[in-house]
Amino acid sequence: MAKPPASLSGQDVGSFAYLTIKDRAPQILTKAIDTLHRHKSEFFEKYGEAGVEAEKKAISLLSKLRNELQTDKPIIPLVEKCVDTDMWNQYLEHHQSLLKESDETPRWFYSPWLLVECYMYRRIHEAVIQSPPIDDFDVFKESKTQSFFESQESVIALCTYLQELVRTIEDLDENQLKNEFFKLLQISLWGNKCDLSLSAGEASSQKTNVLNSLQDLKPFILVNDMEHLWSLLSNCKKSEKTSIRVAIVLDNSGFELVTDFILADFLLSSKLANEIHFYGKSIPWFVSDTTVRDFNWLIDQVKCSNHKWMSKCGVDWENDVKMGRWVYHDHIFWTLPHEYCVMSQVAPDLYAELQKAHLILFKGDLNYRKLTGDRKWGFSIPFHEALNGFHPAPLCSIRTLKAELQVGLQPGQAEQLMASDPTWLTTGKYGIFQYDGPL
Ligand SMILES: O=P(O)(O)OC[C@H]1O[C@](O)(CO)[C@@H](O)[C@@H]1O
Ligand SMILES: [Mn+2]
Repeated sequence: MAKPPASLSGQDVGSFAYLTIKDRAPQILTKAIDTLHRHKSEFFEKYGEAGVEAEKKAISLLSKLRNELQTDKPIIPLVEKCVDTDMWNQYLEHHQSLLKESDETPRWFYSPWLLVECYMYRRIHEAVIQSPPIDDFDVFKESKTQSFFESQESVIALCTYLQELVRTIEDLDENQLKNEFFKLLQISLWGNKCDLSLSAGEASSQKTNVLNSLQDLKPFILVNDMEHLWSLLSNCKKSEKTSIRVAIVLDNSGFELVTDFILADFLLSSKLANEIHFYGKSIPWFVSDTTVRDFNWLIDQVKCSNHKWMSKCGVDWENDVKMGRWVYHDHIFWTLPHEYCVMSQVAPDLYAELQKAHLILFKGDLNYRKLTGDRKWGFSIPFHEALNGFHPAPLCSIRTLKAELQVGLQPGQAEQLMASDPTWLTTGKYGIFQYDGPL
């Protein structure tokens, strides 16, 4: 097989990768510092003077990190011993060894964008865990809860819609069921517009009822493989398999996670699946990504709502977890910088777990970057080729575009988009359902 193309990187001045490292990353660090500041009295109340000292320490480590980034310093190894520290440091060494000839060292604006961006979030985590007793503080928690509360109206609308649908689901014919499936897939797609790292942690929520906008948003779906997903799951259902397992590799908490829960609930209620396995992050990641705490917090919030149908959803979802129909997993691989084509070597246990699924849904942009290795692929090379050997089970990326990377387009499609909207790759305005697997 031909060598895959070069990685996206901050070396390309003016590229989205470059601008992310130059502008968005320092803003995210500044916001994290600010959040710690604002919680000073809370740390004091909880831990006394030790809490205030810890806050100072975490802030000084984050300021140092911001300075390293802004002055394009070498990427240094992690120091605090954790389950993933050796793997991180080995990966950094590996990158160093690739550069031996040229006398370079891995640096913020020089190394692959995927590596340095993941590294920044891993260093934020390091700064916090090096600062006990505030070492389990999530610097992004506030932004995540805010995005959820600001989307309340949409959440209520979706929960009400779902409850009504589930009540009459037995009466739907094949075609109606398929239409509902497509609707909820699209809700989950557009839910991905609301991530917080693109807006550098600024509010990003869903204020209008997205159900009413689906028709208008259709033209913005650039690759639409929803039919394949329907064929796959409805055939599983017809063959009366004892277990139909769908894996959802989660992205953002807040509104997007609600849309994923709505889809998961529908999959079970319609018997298109009978087990949903969710994969989340084990540390705070890319501002808004879902950790186990966010996962449980959200179910709790939905359950405690005053709104009848919203709270019914929360009760049902909590029960799905209790009964093992919904299973949450975390694995350190999701917060390593590796592309997914190396998962079978680096995390064979996770790969084996994913192989048990009949379908894997990968939510969001970062998952797409890792699926395709965050490389400068041509716009029309097949998705299968860009996956570079990563085929644990039939899979589908559900993603709005927020990075200069897209494969599997029709010849001429990218050129047309470029002419009509030069920002098409990076604003989250366009989306895809891109499937790879047997047809
Ligand atoms: O939450 P998502 O959809 O993975 O998006 C995160 C995206 O935000 C950005 O970090 C913006 O900086 C992209 O680089 C990244 O791919
Ligand atoms: Mn995200």
